[in-house]
Amino acid sequence: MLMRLQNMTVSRRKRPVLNDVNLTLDRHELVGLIGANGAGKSTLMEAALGLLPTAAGHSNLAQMNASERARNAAYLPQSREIAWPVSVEDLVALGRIPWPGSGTAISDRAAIDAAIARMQLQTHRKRTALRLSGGEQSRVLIARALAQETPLVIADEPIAGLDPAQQLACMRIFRELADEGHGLLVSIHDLGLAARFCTRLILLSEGRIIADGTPHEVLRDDLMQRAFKMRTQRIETTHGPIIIPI
Ligand SMILES: Nc1ncnc2c1ncn2[C@@H]1O[C@H](COP(=O)(O)OP(=O)(O)OP(=O)(O)O)[C@@H](O)[C@H]1O
Repeated sequence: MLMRLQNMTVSRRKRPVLNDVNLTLDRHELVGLIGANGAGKSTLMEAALGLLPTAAGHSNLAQMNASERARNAAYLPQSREIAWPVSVEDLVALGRIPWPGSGTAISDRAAIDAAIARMQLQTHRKRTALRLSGGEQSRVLIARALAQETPLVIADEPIAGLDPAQQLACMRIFRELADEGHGLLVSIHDLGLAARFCTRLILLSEGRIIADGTPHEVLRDDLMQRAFKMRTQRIETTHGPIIIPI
């Protein structure tokens, strides 16, 4: 089991924002975390990683020390801030810090090169990351998380701001990683892409998990109405379902 959250409750400014969350995530799973703005998706990820105090409950990752956790889980936060004017390849190389002798070993080089190639950043690798477009910067930060080569990847809206082709490419990469044996928890607002690529969906509403199952089980109209206060129409295509908000 890569991630186990037990009865996790989190308050922010004395207001409960996550209530009694139970969740496990295993290898080979690409779990999409969906829910309305403010439902608690980022809070769940931050608390799972031990970056926020919990009022009650446990997370296996939060119990690890920082180095151990960094070798178990890579995290892409929602804010895509790049602090220094470093090159793309140096930024991606930061993903190797948790590993002994980071940045120098041949295995580090291979991990960095593979992450850059996977995110189609070869032509940008010598450029200053701060001078890339917003979507390109997002892909660099995803590459940094991939270079960390952790069993678990936790990514907060990784495809937000990417163009449609890059969104598709990114979801394909995540699915490949799951097929290779990684586990991924990814928050996502595109329900069609979530349905198409995720092996499982978790639906959060007002800090509670109200559905956990296959995309087919979770993307039901009644659940969408409850979580998003909107009706949806689902159209099946050969490429997967299209979910239209009405
Ligand atoms: N730093 C903070 N201090 C106090 N309350 C916060 C803070 N960050 C988030 N919250 C509150 O916690 C709740 C959950 O926020 P969270 O960011 O987890 O939602 P989310 O599901 O990730 O939303 P989005 O889809 O908009 O990213 C919201 O009501 C939000 O206002």
